[in-house]
Amino acid sequence: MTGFKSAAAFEAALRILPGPDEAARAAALARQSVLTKPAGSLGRLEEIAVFLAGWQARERPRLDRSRVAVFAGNHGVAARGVSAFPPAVTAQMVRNFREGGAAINALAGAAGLELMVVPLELGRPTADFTIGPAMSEDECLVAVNAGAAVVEPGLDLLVLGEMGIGNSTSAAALCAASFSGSATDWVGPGTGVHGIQLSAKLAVVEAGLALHAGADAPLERLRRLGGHEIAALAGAVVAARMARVPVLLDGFICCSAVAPLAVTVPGVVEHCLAGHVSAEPAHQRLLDQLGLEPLLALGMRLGEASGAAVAAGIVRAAVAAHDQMATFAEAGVSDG
Ligand SMILES: Cc1cc2ncn([C@H]3O[C@H](COP(=O)(O)O)[C@@H](O)[C@H]3O)c2cc1C
Ligand SMILES: O=C(O)c1cccnc1
Repeated sequence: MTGFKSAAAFEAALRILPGPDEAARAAALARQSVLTKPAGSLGRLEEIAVFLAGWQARERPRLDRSRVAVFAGNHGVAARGVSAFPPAVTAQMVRNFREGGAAINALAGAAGLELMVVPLELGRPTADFTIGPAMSEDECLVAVNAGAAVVEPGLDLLVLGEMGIGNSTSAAALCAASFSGSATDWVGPGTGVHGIQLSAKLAVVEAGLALHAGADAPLERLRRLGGHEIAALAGAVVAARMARVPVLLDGFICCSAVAPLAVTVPGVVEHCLAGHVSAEPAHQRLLDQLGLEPLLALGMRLGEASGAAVAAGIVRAAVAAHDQMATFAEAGVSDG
């Protein structure tokens, strides 16, 4: 996608989001009702097939052109000791993604998905959001457009993920600012912080909330409390919607990118599936706010699109059943 010319263009897009193709949805629903099984017996697999049919605008959805995009960025607040790992790990993991050694390489491979890694300004972390906005308006728009750029019209599914040491702090701040609740409701261990470090993380989120209170426009909130990779995720979700590309979201940090948008436009995630609920305690709360039901609950808490990539296997199963099953008439099975 060419992207958004300005913050105003992004916010204007949020007001005119397209819906699914209702005729394709209806045709898929009708097909489900004549496949050789009791009505509804494939449970959510049926819903997933109908969901994809609507967004892909075809009665029989497919997953031939599916892509995982992992955005990476660094965070100024990492210097405050909010992560169990140093910021250098972000770039080190990007190298690992490129060399094929990360969890997402194995899981994307297992799910038959192409992996795209998009590092954003790794040498230039965001500013510490306890002192000022994380990004300038330009930086934020560049990041949003880097996200939009992974969306090609005709993609069958876009699987999203992130890498960025310190970004679970940004994610908690975005959620607390966007929805009700205090920092304690949204801050969790991330890579595994506890004790004094967890208290520092809480204090950082509280300071960010106090400093940026009142900035409630979606992009402005992303700019002040988010990060390059988080803004890119938001750009990818909105660009995918405009191109009617269905999206599979990953864990807490990935989903936090849409929190500021969902406050203004609750239906912004209608083209999204939640791949899983992660072990980060606030993820379930966030999914509740977004009105998304996760496909899996495997106790994963990694990020990198790893949970979403596993869930892509479920989506593939839904598509296979919908496409390959015989109808009652074709198979000569009595339909009751
Ligand atoms: C080796 C390694 C690989 C990762 N892959 C994803 N994350 C995850 O951990 C980070 C968020 O946690 P926090 O806010 O505590 O830093 C993000 O990069 C997220 O993607 C990783 C973290 C590490 C250390
Ligand atoms: O929910 C996630 O995706 C997550 C949780 C902890 C650390 N990194 C990612």
